[in-house]
Amino acid sequence: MSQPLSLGTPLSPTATRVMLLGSGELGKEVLIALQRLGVETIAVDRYEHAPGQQVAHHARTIAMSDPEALRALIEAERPALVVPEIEAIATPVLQELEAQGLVRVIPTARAARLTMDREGIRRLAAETLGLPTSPYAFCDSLEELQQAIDGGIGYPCVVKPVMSSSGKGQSKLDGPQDVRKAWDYAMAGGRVSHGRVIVEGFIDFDYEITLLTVRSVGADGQAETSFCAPIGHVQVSGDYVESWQPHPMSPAALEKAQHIARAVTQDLGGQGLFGVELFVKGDQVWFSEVSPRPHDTGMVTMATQWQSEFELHARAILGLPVDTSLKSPGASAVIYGGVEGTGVVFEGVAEALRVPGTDIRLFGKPESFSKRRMGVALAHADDVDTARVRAKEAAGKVRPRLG
Ligand SMILES: Nc1ncnc2c1ncn2[C@@H]1O[C@H](COP(=O)(O)OP(=O)(O)OP(=O)(O)O)[C@@H](O)[C@H]1O
Ligand SMILES: NCC(=O)N[C@@H]1O[C@H](COP(=O)([O-])[O-])[C@@H](O)[C@H]1O
Ligand SMILES: [Mg+2]
Repeated sequence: MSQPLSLGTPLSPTATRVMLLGSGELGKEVLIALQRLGVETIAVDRYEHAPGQQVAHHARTIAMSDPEALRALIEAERPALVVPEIEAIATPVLQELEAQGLVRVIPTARAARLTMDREGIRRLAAETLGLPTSPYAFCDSLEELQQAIDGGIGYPCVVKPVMSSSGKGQSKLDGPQDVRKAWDYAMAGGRVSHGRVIVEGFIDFDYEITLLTVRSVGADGQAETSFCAPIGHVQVSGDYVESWQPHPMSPAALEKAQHIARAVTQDLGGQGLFGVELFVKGDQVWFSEVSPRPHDTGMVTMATQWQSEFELHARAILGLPVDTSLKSPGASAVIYGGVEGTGVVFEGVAEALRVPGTDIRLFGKPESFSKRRMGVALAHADDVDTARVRAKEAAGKVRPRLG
């Protein structure tokens, strides 16, 4: 564990400088939380005017998956911390620079590397740590995929590119007729053309949760693990549409969930917040995957916790104490682009905010796609059911249109 970083004055020689690699909606909130603590921020993304770039001290636009471009930028800026915000980063460069003592990567360069593609983290969880997961196989061709399914994975199953997120390139297969379509879809939807997929046996879960888990520095200078209340969510085509907190769990299931989250985050190490994704059926719990960074379903914590997941991440990475306690039950609902084009205009915001207990975030993405997440509605209420209704109602009233 690293001791608290000294906090200086931004834009002066004493500044504590933090670089985010990826500056979408999640990074934007981390950047705001860092700035509130007096940190000088550098927002990096693959396109100009990314949400986080709009609120940071400095904006840089590079191909983060290009090792040379990434190395040159980090060496030029020499930030105290490098904070990955997306998976598609040349993580071997981060490992090299960290090994040379040139930079500290959050939570660690190894964690960024292992979670960059599905293979590293799945093999670690299932094969090294022995945690329960869906049955799985990795395949490099359509033939290998068919063999893996016929050889034991069976139907239904789920195929995903090894490098993708937010459900891109993912499909569920109900029978042999779906195999070729799933392969082609995965090849088109991966983040980096890789030609490799994971096929997973379908888990018929009762519900799924994200267990936000924070590794911070305790009063004794040792690593401390804290859990947020479980976040329930609904995913459509592998992408989150709605989340709420707290999600009720049996004591046995909660204990297993926390055990899995502790085991994975301890192995990944370092400091920061992790989003541990778990499937639950009765008292049975399966590990799905983990983000070593704030999680999209965790945007709900902006309405439900005293310290949102973004504030928790900012505090933990700086070596400051954290408080994961709940403030109120609440929910979030995604606002999609609906239209394709740049400079969209959002109608209905006032009506949305008239729904009691609600708030919204419009991310400011310069370009809208029909299924791109452009904003989120947040709601708090005395109970989760009411909050879910309110969040969905507010999200439904916001209507993006072409300008
Ligand atoms: N083996 C499985 N069995 C049942 N459902 C699954 C399985 N794998 C994925 N899903 C469903 O698809 C969703 C997305 O899967 P996963 O988290 O692996 O994709 P992702 O692209 O990494 O998404 P994100 O980046 O948003 O976390 C899961 O939350 C779950 O609802
Ligand atoms: N599930 C991961 C996730 O939600 N990541 C968030 O989405 C952004 C990319 O959005 P975009 O695809 O609209 O550019 C990322 O930068 C991150 O904030
Ligand atoms: Mg996921």
